[in-house]
Amino acid sequence: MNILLLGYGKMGKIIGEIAESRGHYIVAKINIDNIQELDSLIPEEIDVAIEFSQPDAAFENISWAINKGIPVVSGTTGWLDKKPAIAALALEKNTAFFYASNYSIGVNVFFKVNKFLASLMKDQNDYKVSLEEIHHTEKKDAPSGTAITLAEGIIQSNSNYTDWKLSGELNVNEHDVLITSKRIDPAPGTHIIRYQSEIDDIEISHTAHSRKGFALGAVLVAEWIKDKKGVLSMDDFLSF
Ligand SMILES: NC(=O)C1=CN([C@@H]2O[C@H](COP(=O)(O)OP(=O)(O)OC[C@H]3O[C@@H](n4cnc5c(N)ncnc54)[C@H](O)[C@@H]3O)[C@@H](O)[C@H]2O)C=CC1
Ligand SMILES: O=C(O)C1=N[C@H](C(=O)O)C[C@H](O)C1
Repeated sequence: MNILLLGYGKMGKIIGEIAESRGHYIVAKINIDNIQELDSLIPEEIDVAIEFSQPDAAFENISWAINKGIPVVSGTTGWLDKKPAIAALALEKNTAFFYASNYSIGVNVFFKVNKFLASLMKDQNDYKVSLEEIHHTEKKDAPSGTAITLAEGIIQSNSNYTDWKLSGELNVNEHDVLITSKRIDPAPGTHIIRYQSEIDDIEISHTAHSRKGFALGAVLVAEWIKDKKGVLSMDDFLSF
């Protein structure tokens, strides 16, 4: 498969290595300083673009690829207010757009466990939920995209919660899921959910030991999406 890497930082580099080790060819490795290389690419020769850049670049990168009819697998966080426009564009251009805030299989199992626990806690009114995420100091966005997905999972599964807020924000109320973001090197990504009461605490966590799980997941999705169309997510890809 011919893969275009849109964003060639920490994630782009590992994705490139894993893709090559699985027999794929990297057509180009695009960063902010060589973005003009896009003009010389032949879209028909690209099977899929994998986009891990940064919040302020994602929309433009993804739009470029979708406008050329190239399927996109995107993992960039912190730009999702513009995702509906990308979804509409993918449908208009009859190509595929896949987004996940986290491509690690372990985190996607954790997403399910989080929703199950949230539904169990619906009538346990003595407990208060909170969420903590820990990442390396180069991370540009807070809270992490994964923490937002976890908070949304709690809100969907437990009607006591209606919104999420970053701790320290004003106007926090009892129906908010509070998220604390910590930046500590070299943390690749840790997420902790706590239900705390006067009597005891319940805690579940996921700790990534490296970026390998995120990168492998993105390559597996790229292999899967090749001949698909439409707006897709991990719920379509995973069988659980
Ligand atoms: N969904 C997931 O599973 C995961 C998502 N991420 C997200 O992926 C994104 C990238 O993460 P890292 O690789 O760690 O960041 P990074 O900062 O190491 O790399 C980002 C790269 O994007 C490049 N870039 C900036 N502007 C660009 C533009 N206009 N066009 C193309 N490239 C451009 C930069 O030059 C940089 O090399 C972040 O938003 C992060 O939160 C990270 C890990 C897993
Ligand atoms: O920036 C990162 O590093 C990560 N970003 C994603 C997020 O914001 O959830 C996924 C992972 O936790 C690593």
